[in-house]
Amino acid sequence: MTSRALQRLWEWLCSAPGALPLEQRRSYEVIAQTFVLASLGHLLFACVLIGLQIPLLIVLNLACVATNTAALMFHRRLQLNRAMSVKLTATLLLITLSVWWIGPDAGFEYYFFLLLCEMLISDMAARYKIAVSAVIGSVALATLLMAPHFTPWMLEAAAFRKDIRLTNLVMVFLILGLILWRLHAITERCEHHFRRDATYDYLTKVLNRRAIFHEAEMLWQQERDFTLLLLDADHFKQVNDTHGHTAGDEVLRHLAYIVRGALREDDRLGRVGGEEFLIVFPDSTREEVLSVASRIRRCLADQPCQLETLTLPVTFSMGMAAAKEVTSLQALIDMADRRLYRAKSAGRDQLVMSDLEIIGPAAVL
Ligand SMILES: Nc1nc2c(ncn2[C@@H]2O[C@H](COP(=O)(O)OP(=O)(O)OP(=O)(O)O)[C@@H](O)[C@H]2O)c(=O)[nH]1
Repeated sequence: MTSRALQRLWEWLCSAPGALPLEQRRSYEVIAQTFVLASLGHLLFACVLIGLQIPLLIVLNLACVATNTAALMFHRRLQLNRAMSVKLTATLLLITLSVWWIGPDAGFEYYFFLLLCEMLISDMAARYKIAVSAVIGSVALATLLMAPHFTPWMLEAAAFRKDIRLTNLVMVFLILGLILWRLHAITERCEHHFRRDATYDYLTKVLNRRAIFHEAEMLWQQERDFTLLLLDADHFKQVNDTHGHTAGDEVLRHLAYIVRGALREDDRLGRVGGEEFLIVFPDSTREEVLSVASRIRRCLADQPCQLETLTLPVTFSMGMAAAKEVTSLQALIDMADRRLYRAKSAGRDQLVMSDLEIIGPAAVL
């Protein structure tokens, strides 16, 4: 089989069903990978045991390949707890029987701890984790406490116990590596989600309030010459009241899309309130900001939000303020806000650039 075919088989076995929500897909795939890798591990171990001629453990390892395959099937049907329970039961049985069969000093006892680690980092509910930990702990404790008092079932195993211990150590090393790799993947995923949620607005995917104000703060601290443009959608409440909140959300997404498309590479856009957006323009002249504002108006007029058969034209009122006009960042934000309020009072769909200049729709266009 070529590496491409193997990769396709791996993807087919591990990829999440389409119906699964995006945020659960990665977790689903990591667990599916665990089942496939566990099957391969048992298969590998069965091959080693063929060499050592221990038929019972060969059969048990092949049985574990079968149970891991069954667990993967349950997992594909989204019966996640059942899948994990099947896998854990089979592995626990295998470890216990291996200790009884070969003897307590052949390295099988390490697998109890690996099983516990694997279960604890799984996506099982906390109450299942507590119950299963208690079962694994009890079985491990009973087996290890009784170990000095029993004679292994397979007495001739003494001859190759050293080989088995070595094989077990290599396997434990590999499995531990896999568990740590998985932990790393989970940590990275969480970190990525936290960073994304802390930076971006979930609805419009532009920067959130905290992140856009942070951008402005950075520029202020670097004493850069920058300008703020505060935009607020006009009569947005009517959109919600007439067409519903879902339509309102769609309009907000459309507004963000239009504004983002009108910006230059260095300009930063964030959503600071319900239907309010803030643009930070680093090192820009008034004319440049005016030209972006005109572009936004033109694009909004040319591409109103289209919802199935419905066209929803929305306009923005805008307030502009430049850093050089004030002595603090808070004063700058307040100034943009005051000018936005004036744009609203002046009839909406206006841009207020200074305390004297109001630029209406016709002039901006
Ligand atoms: N769909 C949707 N609506 C939101 C969201 N956040 C805030 N809103 C709504 O936005 C509307 C804002 O209404 P107002 O503050 O009265 O403003 P307006 O109707 O745009 O009127 P003016 O700003 O004065 O032109 C309210 O109905 C809020 O419920 C959101 O995330 N999604």
